[in-house]
Amino acid sequence: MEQLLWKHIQNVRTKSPLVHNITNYVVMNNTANALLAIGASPIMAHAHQEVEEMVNICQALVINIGTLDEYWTVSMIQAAKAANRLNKPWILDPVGAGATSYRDTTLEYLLSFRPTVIRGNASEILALAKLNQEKTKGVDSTAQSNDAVQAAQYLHKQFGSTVCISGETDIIVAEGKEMRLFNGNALMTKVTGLGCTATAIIGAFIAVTENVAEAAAAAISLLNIACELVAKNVEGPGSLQMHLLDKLYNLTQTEFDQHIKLSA
Ligand SMILES: Nc1ncnc2c1ncn2[C@@H]1O[C@H](COP(=O)(O)OP(=O)(O)OP(=O)(O)O)[C@@H](O)[C@H]1O
Ligand SMILES: Cc1ncsc1CCO
Ligand SMILES: [Mg+2]
Repeated sequence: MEQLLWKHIQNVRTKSPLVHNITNYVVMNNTANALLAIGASPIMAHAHQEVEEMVNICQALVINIGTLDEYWTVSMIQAAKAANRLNKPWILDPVGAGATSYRDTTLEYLLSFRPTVIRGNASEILALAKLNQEKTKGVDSTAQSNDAVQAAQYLHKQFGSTVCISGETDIIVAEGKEMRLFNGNALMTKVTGLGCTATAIIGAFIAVTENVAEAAAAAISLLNIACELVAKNVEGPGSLQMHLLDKLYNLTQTEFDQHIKLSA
């Protein structure tokens, strides 16, 4: 599995997929730079006049609802609809799911266009599943992380999406499959939008990788191993953010092989 994941990383570096992002104001620059550092080619575009055409020429689409507003919501719906129609892989980052009814209504609509991947933290994945289940009935709850896995399985069944739950352990839920990834560093929670960065990087990997769960695993491992290595030599979040780009750019197969921790 580890060798397969490294092959996917090399594939992104050599194929340099065009990744269309409609994301939030907070992370736009960082995620574009992270995509460039891993070898992908980012384009940020949300004008209604061009969204559909852009989806048509890109290899994958990233939708992140972090800083929603009326205009951008329409852009996101146009893009998701086009991706669904054209069979383009696309990923949804449901930032702040469950926080406001505006976010929830928008997410409900976006989910109907069947994202290839959904990536969020445990509470976002729980909120997304609940939002949908309220019309049927809620799942029985046990511990929080288990709940999120059940929620992810539910979302997979409903929308066909591969679901990534991020946190200290990242869990990928797909058809008959559950992968756990153990890399990363707690300092990552002190830099804004590293979850959004994970989402954007997964976007680049689903552009060039047929197996969606493997694409997500390769993307998350790349980001988390890079952060883990960099975190050893930084004083805090500021330098982590800066040095992360360098490590995404120059991470070697030896470093990857020596550090990857997963159970598949
Ligand atoms: N305690 C931790 N230890 C190691 N890695 C972590 C930890 N918490 C988060 N991560 C890693 O940080 C990245 C972002 O995950 P997180 O769950 O914080 O996303 P998020 O809440 O969506 O973040 P944001 O909204 O700021 O983008 C993931 O790659 C995850 O593996
Ligand atoms: C802080 C913040 N607010 C809206 S989006 C965002 C980036 C992390 O998701
Ligand atoms: Mg997030």
